[in-house]
Amino acid sequence: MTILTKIVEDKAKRIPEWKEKYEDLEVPNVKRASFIAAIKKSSDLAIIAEIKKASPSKGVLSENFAPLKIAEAYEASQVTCISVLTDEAFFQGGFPILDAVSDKVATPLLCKDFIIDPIQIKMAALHGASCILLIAAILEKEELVQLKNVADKYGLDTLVEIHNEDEWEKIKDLSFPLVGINNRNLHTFEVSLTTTLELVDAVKYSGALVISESGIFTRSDVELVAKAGVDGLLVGEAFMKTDSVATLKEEFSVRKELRV
Ligand SMILES: O=C(O)c1ccccc1NCC(=O)[C@H](O)[C@H](O)COP(=O)(O)O
Repeated sequence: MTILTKIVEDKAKRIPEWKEKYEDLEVPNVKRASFIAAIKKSSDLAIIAEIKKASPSKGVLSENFAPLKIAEAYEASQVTCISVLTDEAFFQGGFPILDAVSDKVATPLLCKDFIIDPIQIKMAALHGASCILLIAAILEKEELVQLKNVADKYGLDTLVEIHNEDEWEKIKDLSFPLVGINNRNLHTFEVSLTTTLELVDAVKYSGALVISESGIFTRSDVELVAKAGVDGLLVGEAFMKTDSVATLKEEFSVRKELRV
């Protein structure tokens, strides 16, 4: 059994508890900062900077984890959007972190989790997210459609994530406006930027905005995926381990014109 399967099993076990806690709550009709609009509006390639204490592949990334300080540093450096890991069991994240970050910053927030049930989307909305992640590797096509509709209902954008040709085939006729190509194989943890290079043309041709996710550590990594044509980057570990968010943000900033 892979970690991804274990993560999904853990989510399935927790759904009843979450339904009991959140099902009767009303999602207030608040105006959310638009995640997709921020990516479109950025004159540079969009940078989605992640708040992630730990991961299954790398263990603890930040010993003195201070999510609010990280969020403030991201906002001060003018990253385009922030991704907040809300999974507790495998990433040491949580919805209270998303909640606190959303109180602190105005930058649009992605609820980065392994969503398998509509109640998790309601939780994202209640805790201040602007966008949710749907992972094609763990969802059937019909589930992707159903969950995207739930996100729409709450006024949330959706980032749908693929890693290979089969997953692209699964989603390609669903008109998702924002597609992430994850360079990490979530079963084996193997990371290669070639994944982005292989899938970007097909995704771009569909008219979607494309984000390259995972395994971006250097300016030359950024230039490689930028030249391939992506609209943005999702970066976790490199930001979590840097001594200076501002310096790394500068190093990773490239004009959109660099795209093909
Ligand atoms: O990061 C992991 O080890 C991991 C394992 C299993 C499922 C998902 C995982 N990570 C989620 C992500 O895709 C990353 O947090 C995100 O793209 C940033 O990646 P990186 O810049 O390499 O930290």
